[in-house]
Amino acid sequence: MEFPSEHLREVQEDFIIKDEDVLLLTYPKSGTNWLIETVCLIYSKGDPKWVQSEPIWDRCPWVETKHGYELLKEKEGPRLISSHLPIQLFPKSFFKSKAKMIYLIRNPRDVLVSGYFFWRIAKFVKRPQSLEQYFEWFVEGNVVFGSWFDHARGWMSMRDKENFLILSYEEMKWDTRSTVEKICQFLGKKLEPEELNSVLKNSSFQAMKENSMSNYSLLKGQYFEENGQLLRKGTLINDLGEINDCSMLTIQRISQSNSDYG
Ligand SMILES: Nc1ncnc2c1ncn2[C@@H]1O[C@H](COP(=O)(O)O)[C@@H](OP(=O)(O)O)[C@H]1O
Ligand SMILES: CCc1ccc(OS(=O)(=O)O)cc1
Repeated sequence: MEFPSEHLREVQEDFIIKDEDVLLLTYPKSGTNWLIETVCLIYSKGDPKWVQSEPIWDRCPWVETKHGYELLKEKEGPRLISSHLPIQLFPKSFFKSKAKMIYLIRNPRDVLVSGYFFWRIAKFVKRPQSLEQYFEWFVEGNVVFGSWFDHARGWMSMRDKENFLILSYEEMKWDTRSTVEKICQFLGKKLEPEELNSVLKNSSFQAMKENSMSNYSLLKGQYFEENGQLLRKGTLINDLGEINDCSMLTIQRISQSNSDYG
């Protein structure tokens, strides 16, 4: 995927983030689409009509894509905005705004595995030929949106700001209900118990997998291989069995990089 530098410069210098906007920030493969679906459902009070009728990339556009940028510029009122940008490339106006941002972080070992399977079926990036090769790219930061470590370190520097909420994919998996409640509280949204139940039901792995507006099936052919899927497993590190050959290597090397990173 190409992000021309003039476009990125325009996004960084000229895009105005409004105080009422809500930003969903992630490193790719950290559960971005799950978070977007959840927040959209919170906004619709659990009513699935919106998430079942508008593609996820239009409901909460990526500011760094040309398509998303154009949509966002034209949208009036408060916007849901998503991004994978590292902090140093993010629109400068955010840092002077009161806009709320949720940063969703995921165990880098799962991000690595998820990314490996995802980029293999994507048509718009260089494809890894093996997990070992992708592992090297990942640790070196030679992947779309750069180093996971730099991304996490950069955004974590915002952790004490009151308009910044950090969540993890793991806590979302372990206790989805409490995490959704935390998001509601952060966004100042109040849901009735049955509305909250509907948010949980309609953002579940199974519901999203079956929702053509959220599972990327609309992009098959043009951007992804026919047999590809965004909602692959939706599980945690314990399932590394599938990459047994190199899982120990991965764990050792990432732990090493992680401690280097401080
Ligand atoms: N509703 C959901 N519940 C749990 N995991 C979900 C989910 N929707 C997507 N995911 C997982 O989030 C990852 C994709 O992240 P992103 O949206 O940032 O691209 C995939 O992980 P796996 O590849 O490990 O299955 C996908 O299965
Ligand atoms: C269609 C472009 C695109 C870019 C990045 C993606 O990864 S993620 O699902 O947001 O993590 C997917 C699609």
